[in-house]
Amino acid sequence: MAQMEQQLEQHVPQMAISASTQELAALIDAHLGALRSPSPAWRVGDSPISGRGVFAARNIEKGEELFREHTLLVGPTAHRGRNLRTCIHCYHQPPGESEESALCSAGCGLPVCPDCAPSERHAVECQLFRKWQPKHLSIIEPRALRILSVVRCFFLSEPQRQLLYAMQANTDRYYMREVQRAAECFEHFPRDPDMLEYFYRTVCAFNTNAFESRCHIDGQEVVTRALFPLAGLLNHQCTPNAAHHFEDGETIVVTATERIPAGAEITMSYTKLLWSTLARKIFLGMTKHFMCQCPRCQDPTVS
Ligand SMILES: C[S@@+](CC[C@H](N)C(=O)[O-])C[C@H]1O[C@@H](n2cnc3c(N)ncnc32)[C@H](O)[C@@H]1O
Repeated sequence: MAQMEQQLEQHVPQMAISASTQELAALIDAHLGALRSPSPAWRVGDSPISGRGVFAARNIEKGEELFREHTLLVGPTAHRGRNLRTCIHCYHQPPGESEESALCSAGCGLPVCPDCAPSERHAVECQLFRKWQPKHLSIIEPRALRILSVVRCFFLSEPQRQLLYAMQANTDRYYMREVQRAAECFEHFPRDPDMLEYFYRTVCAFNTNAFESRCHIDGQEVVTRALFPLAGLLNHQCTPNAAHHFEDGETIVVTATERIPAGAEITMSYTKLLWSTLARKIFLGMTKHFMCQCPRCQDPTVS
């Protein structure tokens, strides 16, 4: 543990962020679109905890909904051992039993239901995956499926790309493995360094900010990994004042769990609150690259 603390103090590996806090706030407003309240209870600002954060713009009551947000990027987690037979667009189960019967008949290697297969949304992703020539067309390949959430950065508009580049992106030498593992599943995965760099940045942004969003569709638990730029700005505290839930696989709702005075930072917990201090420290150090210095972590009498 002492060694991990020392390493984290010496080097916090992060990619450069080009946008100022003000520019980030403007990009988030544009991203929220119609979901942005005309007088939000929050504002984006520089945080004494770390980097940028979200602050109460007025007194907020316990239980108040702070904001809801649609995802910027989302895709299946595709963990091995999970049911991969889920449509990549609507998350319903395609008919049939086998993995092969769930795959797009055009040969992109992605599971898709009969309703979504002819959609415009699917056409662009299908075309891209077919161009790369998937090696496996009778099974759902988890490595190729998992990279979908990352590859969707390809279809972002210019302001959305700017927003992605304004998000914190911690680096880790293992993160590039996700792109390399996906590349092994295709005959012609892109080799262009700029494209690979863009994918790598997106993987880093996912690993720094993403939520595992869970919902139930057709009686099955659907787990996606999703990037929410505003919710992702919330810094961690082990005694947080806000919590989140998902309305569907693609919308997050953040609510105050206690009264938050105007000006205070709005925080959430990245760990399970009932975990011990040691378990929280190890998890945060290994996955988020920081040592929590919150009052609960500093107090030797509580865990
Ligand atoms: C999801 S981002 C939070 C937003 C981030 N502050 C920003 O400027 O974009 C997670 C990162 O914020 C930093 N962070 C969040 N909570 C922290 C805390 N309690 N102590 C130290 N760093 C924290 C860590 O660098 C972590 O990897």
